[in-house]
Amino acid sequence: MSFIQLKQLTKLYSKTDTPAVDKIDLEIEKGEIITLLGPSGCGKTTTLRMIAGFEQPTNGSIIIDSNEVFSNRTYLPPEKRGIGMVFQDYALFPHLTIEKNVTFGLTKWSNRDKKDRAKEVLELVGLAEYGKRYPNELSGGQQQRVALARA
Ligand SMILES: Nc1ncnc2c1ncn2[C@@H]1O[C@H](COP(=O)(O)OP(=O)(O)OP(=O)(O)O)[C@@H](O)[C@H]1O
Repeated sequence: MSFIQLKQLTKLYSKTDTPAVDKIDLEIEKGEIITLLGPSGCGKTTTLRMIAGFEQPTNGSIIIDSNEVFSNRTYLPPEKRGIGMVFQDYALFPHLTIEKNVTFGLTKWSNRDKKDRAKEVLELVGLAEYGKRYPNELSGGQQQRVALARA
């Protein structure tokens, strides 16, 4: 079975509008890298947000790693889906340092482990020296790399 499966996934933001996403069927294998391509406003972000759990589909179902995470009888919240997402506007917390931003989700980790992990992932994106800075002290591209490190 595919790692991610979308079945007839549909999103209407309002009943009168044309659907933002209209009965999408998609299967993605584990380790597969795919791109959603299409004109602005065609529903790419909406599809990703539904997979991550930030947007409630109107219809259809989503299966991740053999678990149904959304259907007309199931809803699993985002934090239980194991999906990382880099938002279009980076969505860093402006009041937290870069280090605290990347370790935000590691609620059960010790401070020592969080520091080590932050160092590791910031090195991966070439920002090892930036842990103590705040998001507004970084360029757009650097902020996007922080968002990647956090994901
Ligand atoms: N919160 C919302 N309320 C109402 N309509 C929305 C909302 N978010 C998106 N839409 C509409 O749904 C459609 C799909 O939007 P979506 O953001 O998924 O497009 P996209 O393919 O990611 O676009 P882009 O490439 O421009 O980022 C668009 O017509 C958009 O205006």
